[in-house]
Amino acid sequence: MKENINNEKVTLEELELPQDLKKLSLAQCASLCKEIRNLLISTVSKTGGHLASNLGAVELTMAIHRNFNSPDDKIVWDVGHQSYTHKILTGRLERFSTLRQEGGISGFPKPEESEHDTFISGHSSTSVSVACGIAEAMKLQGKENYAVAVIGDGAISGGMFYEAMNNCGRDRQRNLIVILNDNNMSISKSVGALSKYLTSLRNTEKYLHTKRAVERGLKNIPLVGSSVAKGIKNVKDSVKSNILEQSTMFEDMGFIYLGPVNGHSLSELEEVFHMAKSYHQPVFIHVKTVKGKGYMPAEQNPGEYHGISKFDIATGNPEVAAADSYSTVFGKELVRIGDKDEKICAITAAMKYGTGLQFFHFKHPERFFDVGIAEQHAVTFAGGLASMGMIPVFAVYSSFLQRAYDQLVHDVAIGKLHVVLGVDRAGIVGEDGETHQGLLDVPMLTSIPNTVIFSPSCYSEMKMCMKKAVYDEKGLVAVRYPRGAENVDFSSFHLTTEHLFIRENNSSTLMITYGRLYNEAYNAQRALAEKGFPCDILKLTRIYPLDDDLGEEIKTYRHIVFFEEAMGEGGISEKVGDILSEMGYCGDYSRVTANGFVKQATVRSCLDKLGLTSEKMTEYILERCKDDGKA
Ligand SMILES: Cc1ncc(C[n+]2csc(CCOP(=O)(O)OP(=O)(O)O)c2C)c(N)n1
Ligand SMILES: CC(=O)[C@@H](O)[C@H](O)COP(=O)(O)O
Ligand SMILES: [Mg+2]
Repeated sequence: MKENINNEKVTLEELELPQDLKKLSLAQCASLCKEIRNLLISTVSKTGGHLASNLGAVELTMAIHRNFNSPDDKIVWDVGHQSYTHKILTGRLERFSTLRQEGGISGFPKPEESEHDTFISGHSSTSVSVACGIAEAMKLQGKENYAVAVIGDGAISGGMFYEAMNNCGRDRQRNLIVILNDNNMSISKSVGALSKYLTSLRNTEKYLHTKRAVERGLKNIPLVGSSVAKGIKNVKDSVKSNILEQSTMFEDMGFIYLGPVNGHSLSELEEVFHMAKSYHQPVFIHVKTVKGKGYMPAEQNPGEYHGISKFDIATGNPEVAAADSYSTVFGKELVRIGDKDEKICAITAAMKYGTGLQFFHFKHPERFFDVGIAEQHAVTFAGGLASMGMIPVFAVYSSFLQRAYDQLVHDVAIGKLHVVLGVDRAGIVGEDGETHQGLLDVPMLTSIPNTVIFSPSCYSEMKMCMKKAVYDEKGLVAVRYPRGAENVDFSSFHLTTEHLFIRENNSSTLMITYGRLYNEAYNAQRALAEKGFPCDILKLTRIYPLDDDLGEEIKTYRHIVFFEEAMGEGGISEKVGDILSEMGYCGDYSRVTANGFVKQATVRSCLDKLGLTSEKMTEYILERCKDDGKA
């Protein structure tokens, strides 16, 4: 596109992006922002996704791409859930309708998808560390480009942010810019002292402008005449201490602080970026935005539209009405237990609604703790509560628990403290892709001595497991359950908190499984029976540690197949394999598990690719057993 100095309306389709953005007027950019918002709303209404965060970051993203030169300047999106406009503006307009679909573009930054996606993200609070590393590398490589981290007010509750700020706010000339996208919201309302601090900063209107005006003004006042001079000096000193020397915590950490600026004003953003680039020092820009901006239902209820399934644009209603899920059943059951026991405390790391703990918050606010995006702290905090005789229950997504491995070991397990984990989103989660699949909690937890893990296969069983975890077990105890609702055939209900055989007549083949895969295995058993292959099932519920006599019970089977919705290395199937080989088992033992990172797709499709649906289980058993013609 040629330099466009008039104000002709332009559309995204006719531009070469991102480079053409720099040739446009602010009015043209504002009209593109409108087009982008419509595209975000219409696309997410069909695909589901992170709507509210993206609607709030449209102008900010536009201004970033007008003022920095991606991909030479490196833009690092924290969490990455707000990077949709960035994707649209960096060559993915045509594919945007494939957002979060199998084979389509990811809902998070993916360097394999575009050179403009600097770094993988999905988990919070990593961006400043990444940008800091990039800025150092640029310096070592003699490059003059900028490293820009874009981080939300929720994400700065995570400890890594402070570790990074501490490390990179040193007095060194570096092209590092941190942009705080402050919408006063995490998924739900931002919590904690920091959020209060940001509110006070946000309300310091025109901090940037006042500071600049005062600086200019003070320079221009001459100090002449003794008494006048003294008076002016006093005024200067007090102005200085009130405005110039009143510093923010970000300045105290070695950054130049600019802001707060209106994140929906392209002109204010341009001005502040221009200024930030001129310093060649670590700069912290405070940008105020409105989560959900431009779509009334999302503005009014940004928490609901943080991550939303398909919805009707006119009404804002999600396609599927919210029914119970493992999370809500967990949350309600915890209330029931907590009603009778004042020792029960519920903890979340900024996922109150996601984990179903809103019910506990409502009923027992004094024993409910939202610690912010701070999984490490949450675990050690739980350790502290447990050391005083309380019974802490930390409900956390499997993939986010990865953050807190050392805390589980050092602050809970070694001291034999009784901490209960509700490991939500265990197993495949689907469209969020690799960063969010819950495939590592089992290997992680089995590596910690004395840990107990339950994996229920339906709501009723989960309630039984929770009671066991809270009252019958000691030390670190986890109850893991998947995203979404139970999916059980009525006939497949076989409740247990231990392990259970579901036997056919004369079977020499055994399927072992746990969790929601039990339902798949049960359907596979029925399908196999119809084909004349009897096959037994061993369903584990207390999946770890394994019962001592388990090897004895299963070693008579000729074929044993373990279907596991977790990484195989370190998983329960590996442990069972170890037991069998120690016993000198001579039959055929095989494992069907996840053995690498699993890309975005529907849960069903991911499970199918892993060979973990009833159809794939049936095929596998038939194939494996064709040597003797019968299972
Ligand atoms: C380690 C980790 N814990 C929890 C989450 C879930 N999560 C995703 S976005 C989000 C809120 C982020 O808030 P903020 O950074 O302010 O971004 P906003 O959505 O408001 O733009 C949370 C808690 C995560 N991605 N990573
Ligand atoms: C961006 C992020 O990390 C979370 O918002 C995640 O997408 C949660 O998804 P669900 O709560 O829908 O499983
Ligand atoms: Mg926020």
